[in-house]
Amino acid sequence: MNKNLIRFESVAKEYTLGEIPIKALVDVNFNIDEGEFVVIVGTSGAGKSTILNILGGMDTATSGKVVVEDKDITKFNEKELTNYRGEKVGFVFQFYNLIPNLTALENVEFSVEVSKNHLNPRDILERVGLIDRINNFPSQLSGGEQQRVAIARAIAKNPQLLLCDEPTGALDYNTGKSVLKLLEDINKETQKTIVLITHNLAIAPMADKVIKVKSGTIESITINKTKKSIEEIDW
Ligand SMILES: Nc1ncnc2c1ncn2[C@@H]1O[C@H](COP(=O)(O)OP(=O)(O)OP(=O)(O)O)[C@@H](O)[C@H]1O
Repeated sequence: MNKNLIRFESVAKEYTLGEIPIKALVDVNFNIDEGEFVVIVGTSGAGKSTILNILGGMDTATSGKVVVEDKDITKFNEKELTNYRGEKVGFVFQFYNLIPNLTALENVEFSVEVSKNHLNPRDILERVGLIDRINNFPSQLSGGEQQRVAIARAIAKNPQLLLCDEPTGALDYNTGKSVLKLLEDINKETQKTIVLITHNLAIAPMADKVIKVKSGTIESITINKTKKSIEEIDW
């Protein structure tokens, strides 16, 4: 059995918009083991990004515990949170968020500057199939290529945890599938824990664990005993 990496215990998140409180998360509980590929699904506004942002140390829970490697990150001070975000977590966003005036290689090099255990940026860009494009700027790359740079940037830090928020949301069907294949391969090769948000339930069979979120609560948690490769899934 794999070791537990993440525990959400009775996590709630409330935002206030003016006078009006918005309960984004209510009593959210789940576990994620080391090396798991986890898909979080749910409709728009269900609370998926809120979960990911809290897990990534970019937002804080209103109450409850968020335990990562036996440490409750809700108790972290600013410095501990900065270290956590810098060392332990890699982020991949829907719109890539590359720095436009840096080349692909420079984007990856820039992100590893703050991390101690980082991997060689050039090797990682080669791994994601972009060795011929390392001196190109983001504007010279297709959406799929930019997302590969963003994935390279996230994994070059050698984080324990890779968090992906709708990574294929801006890509066409085949390009999106190839990005999911890359994430699947990285999970297999490096045993890195991956948590991926989507509203596309069709990709759920590629996950070890599927967490369904609805109106700020967990609707269900399913473990796929036999998962499918993204190549076997169509939608
Ligand atoms: N900073 C904020 N201030 C106020 N309300 C917020 C804030 N962030 C999120 N919310 C609210 O919290 C709820 C959950 O939002 P969240 O972004 O987590 O949903 P989601 O499932 O990721 O949706 P989507 O698929 O559209 O990105 C929504 O009602 C949203 O409007």
